[in-house]
Amino acid sequence: MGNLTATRPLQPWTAPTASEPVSATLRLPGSKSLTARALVLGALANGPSTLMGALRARDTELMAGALRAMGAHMSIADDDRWLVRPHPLVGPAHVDVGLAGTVMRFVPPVAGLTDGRVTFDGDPAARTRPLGPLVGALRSLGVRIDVTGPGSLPLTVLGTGRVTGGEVVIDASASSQLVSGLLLAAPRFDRGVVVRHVGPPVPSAPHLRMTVQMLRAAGAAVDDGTPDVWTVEPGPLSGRVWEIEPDLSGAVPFFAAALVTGGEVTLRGWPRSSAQPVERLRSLLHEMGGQVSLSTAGLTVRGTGTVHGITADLADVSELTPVLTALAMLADSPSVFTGVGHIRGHETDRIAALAREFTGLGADVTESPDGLEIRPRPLRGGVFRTYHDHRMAHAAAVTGLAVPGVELDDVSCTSKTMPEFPALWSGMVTGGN
Ligand SMILES: O=C(O)C1=C[C@@H](OP(=O)(O)O)[C@@H](O)[C@H](O)C1
Ligand SMILES: C=C(OP(=O)(O)O)C(=O)O
Repeated sequence: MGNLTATRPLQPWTAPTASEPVSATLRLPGSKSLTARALVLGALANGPSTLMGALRARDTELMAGALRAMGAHMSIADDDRWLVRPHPLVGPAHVDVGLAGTVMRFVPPVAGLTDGRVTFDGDPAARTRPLGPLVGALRSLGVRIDVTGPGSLPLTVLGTGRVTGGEVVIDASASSQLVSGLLLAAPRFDRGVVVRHVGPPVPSAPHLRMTVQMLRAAGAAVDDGTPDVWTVEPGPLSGRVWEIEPDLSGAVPFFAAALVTGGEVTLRGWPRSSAQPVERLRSLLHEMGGQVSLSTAGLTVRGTGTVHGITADLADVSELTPVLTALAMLADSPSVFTGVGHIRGHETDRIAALAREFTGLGADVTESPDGLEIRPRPLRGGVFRTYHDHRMAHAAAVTGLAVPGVELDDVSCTSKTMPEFPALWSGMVTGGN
């Protein structure tokens, strides 16, 4: 179960080392991104929705808690089935965003539609994550927001029950979620929205496509035919059944284990056609020495035990950077990753944190403004700090497969998206799965 508090005790963990190739067939929890969007769209719809295979973890529990605080009815029928019954949105309410980018960027636009005050705050690290462009955009769409601190959090949305909407210009180069948040609530704005991005490229294009795809599935009229411009018409959203796919980013450390150990990992329950960037992952893992195949058994990755270095622009799959960095550390040639300057604003400054922690294990790695350069050499065990970042923990776990004595200062941060990570991982490495 997701741990909802920011002050959970640190849980030190020694990453298990693989003595033989891993061989596992796993069923992993649902996608954080699909679950978050389905919850928001469900709360804004004109009828009930059911989420099948929803992710139950800290980020999605915080999302459900936020929407519930504003009046939506959310219940968990069983582990796999969440029910959402929309209800008029009301304040006053308080939203704890935790460290969830989805909650801090998707919920303030919804709060604009409530009749009342909605206050927002989160973990200390959330206060430094980029939110200002969303605050500016919402204000220009007619939402009153008070920002009380030096950053964008804590903030208060003074909802009036309606949002005018219309045209807005935003610099969303810090996070695609700034755009997704505006689009998800926009069918309920009086005039819908036209969002125009101006600035350096918006990262994470597949997540924007997911937003558009899910809005359309809920009945919204969306035009994304012009680069960097998204139009959402005002109109009703329908309740529906959402089938949530397993989380691709959460699956990547497990796939990486197949590459590092020369083993084979199959994830069950993979759809034939995915809303997540499977093809991009397939080509990255293929270049690094793995084989990816999709069959009725699921999505399978096979490795040879030899990992190759790569040069890649990871802007569209930036949340994979930590695990790909761990793979690059164990490769037979150097790697250069670019295009991910914005991950300095993820759960932690991931570029700096990866460079610092891998250097501590003896790595030869340099930071660039928008990425990392890795020249593999033998690593040693040691303490690896995770900075409350689940994907730092994943990177350390992958490294530990080949390097004995990688000691994470805290593995509880994996509860953000996969509370069962330590157990699943240990089971895979020791052959229990
Ligand atoms: O919309 C989403 O669900 C997400 C978008 C991406 O954010 P950024 O564009 O900030 O990288 C991704 O990294 C994050 O994990 C999830
Ligand atoms: C960047 C991530 O999360 P968030 O949704 O909090 O931005 C992530 O999960 O890698």
